[in-house]
Amino acid sequence: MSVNDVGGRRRFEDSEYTLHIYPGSIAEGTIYCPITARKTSTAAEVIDSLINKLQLEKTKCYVLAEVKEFGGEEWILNPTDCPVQRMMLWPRMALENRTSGEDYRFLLREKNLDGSIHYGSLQSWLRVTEERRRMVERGFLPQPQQKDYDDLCGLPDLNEKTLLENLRNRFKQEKIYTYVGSILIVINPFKFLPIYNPKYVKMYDNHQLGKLEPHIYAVADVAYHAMLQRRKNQCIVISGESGSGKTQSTNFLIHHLTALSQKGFASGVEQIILGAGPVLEGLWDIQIDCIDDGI
Ligand SMILES: Nc1ncnc2c1ncn2[C@@H]1O[C@H](COP(=O)(O)OP(=O)(O)OP(=O)(O)O)[C@@H](O)[C@H]1O
Repeated sequence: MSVNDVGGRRRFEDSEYTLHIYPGSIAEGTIYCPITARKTSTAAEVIDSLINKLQLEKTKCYVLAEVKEFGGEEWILNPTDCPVQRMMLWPRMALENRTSGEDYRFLLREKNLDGSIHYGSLQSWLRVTEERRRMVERGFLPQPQQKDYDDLCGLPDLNEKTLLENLRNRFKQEKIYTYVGSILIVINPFKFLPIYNPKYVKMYDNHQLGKLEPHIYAVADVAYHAMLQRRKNQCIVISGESGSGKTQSTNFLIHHLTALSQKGFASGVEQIILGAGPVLEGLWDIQIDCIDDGI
């Protein structure tokens, strides 16, 4: 087995998945609770996260039940069972489309003192759950909070809607940067954010891409260190419509690059390069005018 194989397998083991756990009557008002888990996370760990997230009574004993087809037989997971591994055995259709009739899901159940499972009335629970789902769809109840993904490649269900929702969700939390692999998406906040001070310069110095929250400094840092290691010029492409923040992003890149090369920072190279910006933009405008006039 090559070193790459080991690394690849470890990355796979470390990948995060979202489990949708339906607490039913245990947490009134919650249709399902998204829990982030790894392939090796046990049912006991998932339940711990659920207890914290839903603020459930810690004195009670809970179990996870896997159900295949709504109202079907429930399979109680042992504390050491790994829910993600079980979920991976579900048919693809069941993972992608919950209305397909193949309704595979995890339920949270309370365990009675005698070890038996407290089911409540399944029928009434089904009715309430369905009713809540309809209310959420119509906007009468808030959408359950979704985990946001700092790399769109990690979205479990990738389509235009989930992609935009993820970006919107992050933007609301003032997270304007999101990766798509090694590409960085920036959404112009049109206001100052305190994420460009020396603390951030230091934090992103020589870091591994993806380890920290996405940032323009991370891109500058990767390019800078790739240049030093490979001894080759590097190129960062910035594209976007007018007013999207290309000039600002360029300034932040130059700021970080000159900060990394301490020499450039101290000798005022940053100001010289930044000063050249308006001149180059002016030349570009003249060029556009000439093209428009057919000169
Ligand atoms: N990261 C940011 N943080 C805060 N404000 C920003 C950021 N990026 C852009 N802005 C705001 O958006 C405005 C427009 O950005 P900018 O001039 O960089 O756009 P541009 O893409 O270069 O536009 P053009 O293509 O027309 O030159 C800036 O003046 C600034 O107010």
